[in-house]
Amino acid sequence: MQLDFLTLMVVMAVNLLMISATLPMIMGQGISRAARFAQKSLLLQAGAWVAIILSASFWDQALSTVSVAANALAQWMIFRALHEWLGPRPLEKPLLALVILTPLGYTLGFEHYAWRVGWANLLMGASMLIVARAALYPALEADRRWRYLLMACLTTSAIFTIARGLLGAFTDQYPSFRTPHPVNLMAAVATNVSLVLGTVALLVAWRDETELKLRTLAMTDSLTGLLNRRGFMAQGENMLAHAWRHRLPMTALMLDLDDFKGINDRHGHDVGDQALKLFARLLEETCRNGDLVGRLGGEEFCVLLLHNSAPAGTAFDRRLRERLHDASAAELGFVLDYSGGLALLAPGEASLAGLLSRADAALYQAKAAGRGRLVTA
Ligand SMILES: Nc1nc2c(ncn2[C@@H]2O[C@H](COP(=O)(O)OP(=O)(O)OP(=O)(O)O)[C@@H](O)[C@H]2O)c(=O)[nH]1
Repeated sequence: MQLDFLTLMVVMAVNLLMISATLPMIMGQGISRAARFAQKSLLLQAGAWVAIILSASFWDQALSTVSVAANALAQWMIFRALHEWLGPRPLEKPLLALVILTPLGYTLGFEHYAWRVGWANLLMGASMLIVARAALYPALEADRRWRYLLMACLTTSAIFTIARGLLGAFTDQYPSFRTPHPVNLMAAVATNVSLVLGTVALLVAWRDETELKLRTLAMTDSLTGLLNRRGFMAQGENMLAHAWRHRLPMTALMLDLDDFKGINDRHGHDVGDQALKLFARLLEETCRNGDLVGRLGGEEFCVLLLHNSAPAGTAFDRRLRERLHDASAAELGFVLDYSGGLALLAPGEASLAGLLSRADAALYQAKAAGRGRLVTA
């Protein structure tokens, strides 16, 4: 069977155009920056293939340079998407330099076939390898398998692109991009397959992102932005296991705003909401890195202090109470106060529910003793 290179190129360009036109439609409005970068990358790749096909008929240098530039920029867009999805990725500056130098060197050396083919393909291959590496490293705790698929697609494309560069630069077997050389034909087939699988990988990455957003939403209190009960209990269990493993002290503070019903009745529900947000903000400001804060419901909050025993819990309460008095008087026009119950992780205690229920019992005592105070269990 004889494969026709130009037919393969046209099929790939049409596929890419269809994918990049359909994706925005199915992904809809309001997508993340990462998904937008991925869409732009596919559009640029489509443009690159259309330009290289057209360059055989007219405006050879201009259209070929546009194609090389669009392809290089498409790699940059995937890198940016990975940066958004997975956090900072290494070799960003070298990649940016390659993205600029690839079309520049190509167009400046356009008259010398071996130079321009070697330069463009070798540098493009290097860009693809940087993006392939960025898909996998630094590794994440969560196993996201689409990263392996994307890495495999990019590495395959990079190998064939580099092979094309070597053929063009150092042999006379590759006189034009349509040369029916086995490496060129295999490159076209591999690029087609990589395109399809790479798109699948990007779609799965987008689905992962949506799932993570929903999960975060399900764990977060929408009014204050703190963890809700479900999120707090999940992360609290992890923290307890950590404290347990490393024999670290841990303190639970159960805090409940005083006379909150009265505040709502006197000042209105909106002011009540403002008071809750203020309290949440001050709680976060008073905590140290590694402590856990959550809104367990209504006007009830909980804090877990790691590495800390009772005196630190009492000091935390004192700092918070002072800040709350000052800030509520200034921002709400009245003084907000709360009652608190403190419980220490007992030796051998392995249940978060047990620790919290002791803190809750102490909170109940604080309320019964007249509010506005902290009681230690
Ligand atoms: N504004 C506002 N009010 C809320 C919210 N969630 C719960 N509440 C109100 O908080 C009030 C809690 O009232 P209570 O349980 O009687 O507690 P309290 O008035 O603070 O009394 P003590 O805790 O005994 O000092 C209720 O009126 C709830 O409607 C909220 O998200 N926003």
